[in-house]
Amino acid sequence: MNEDQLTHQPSVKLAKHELRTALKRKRNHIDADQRKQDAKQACRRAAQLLEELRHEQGRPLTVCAYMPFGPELDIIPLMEACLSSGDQLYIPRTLQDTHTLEWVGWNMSTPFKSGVFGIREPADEAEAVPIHHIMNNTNIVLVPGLGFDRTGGRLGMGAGYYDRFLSLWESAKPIDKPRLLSIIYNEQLVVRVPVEPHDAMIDILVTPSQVIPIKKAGF
Ligand SMILES: Nc1nc2c(c(=O)[nH]1)N(C=O)[C@@H](CNc1ccc(C(=O)N[C@@H](CCC(=O)O)C(=O)O)cc1)CN2
Ligand SMILES: Nc1ncnc2c1ncn2[C@@H]1O[C@H](COP(=O)(O)OP(=O)(O)OP(=O)(O)O)[C@@H](O)[C@H]1O
Repeated sequence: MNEDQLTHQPSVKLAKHELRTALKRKRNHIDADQRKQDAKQACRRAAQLLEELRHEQGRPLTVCAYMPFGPELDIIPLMEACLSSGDQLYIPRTLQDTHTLEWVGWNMSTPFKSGVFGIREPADEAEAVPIHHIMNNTNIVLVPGLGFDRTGGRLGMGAGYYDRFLSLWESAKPIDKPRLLSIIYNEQLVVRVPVEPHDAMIDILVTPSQVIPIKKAGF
């Protein structure tokens, strides 16, 4: 986006753009040792939480995950722990024509290609599952993003892929909706993220130091 385009954006778009830039910079500044330690601790916390949910449900979980890229917190140890517990995992393939995500089963032998920004995505020969299967079976969506707040507000990469995907459940009953979980560095937790009506709100944040269940109005 150039400056001229920016001046024509409503203020919330501008606020999002500015916060994205600041948060990318902040995340890039976390040093390598800290990243490793943070990922280990956050994954351990998230694995405990998922174990509780598995126990509650009495069977393994179905989880929509993603392949972390660049400076994102490394959630692979969590995904591996899920596999070991018998969960079904899916990862997204980005369809740029339609700005949508499709979902492919993930295990240690899933073939990869390099997608946008070099994100590891399932290779084209790995078949996507029908979206209604994802909608009917998913218990947990691990949602990536740049910034989050304690009301569940989330700032993503700005292409709307996850908002579009998560809006598929909009008319579902609360009981049929998956829990939205984001696993993040402490540095990604901010006082307020600017939100628009289409933004999906996160249910639980996990940082290296805490699990933050979001209290929602009406619950
Ligand atoms: N690890 C991880 N995987 C992820 C996401 C993420 O945030 N993290 N995504 C979270 O959403 C999706 C991919 N996110 C994207 C975000 C922006 C653009 C985008 O701006 N695309 C431009 C072209 C950009 C380029 O080629 O440089 C476009 O579509 O016009 C594409 C994908 C799916 N997978
Ligand atoms: N449910 C939806 N249906 C159609 N368009 C949508 C939907 N959700 C978001 N969009 C569009 O996607 C664009 C990017 O939205 P936004 O800036 O909120 O992205 P983001 O949440 O940061 O990105 P992402 O969800 O990919 O991580 C906006 O132009 C928005 O109108």
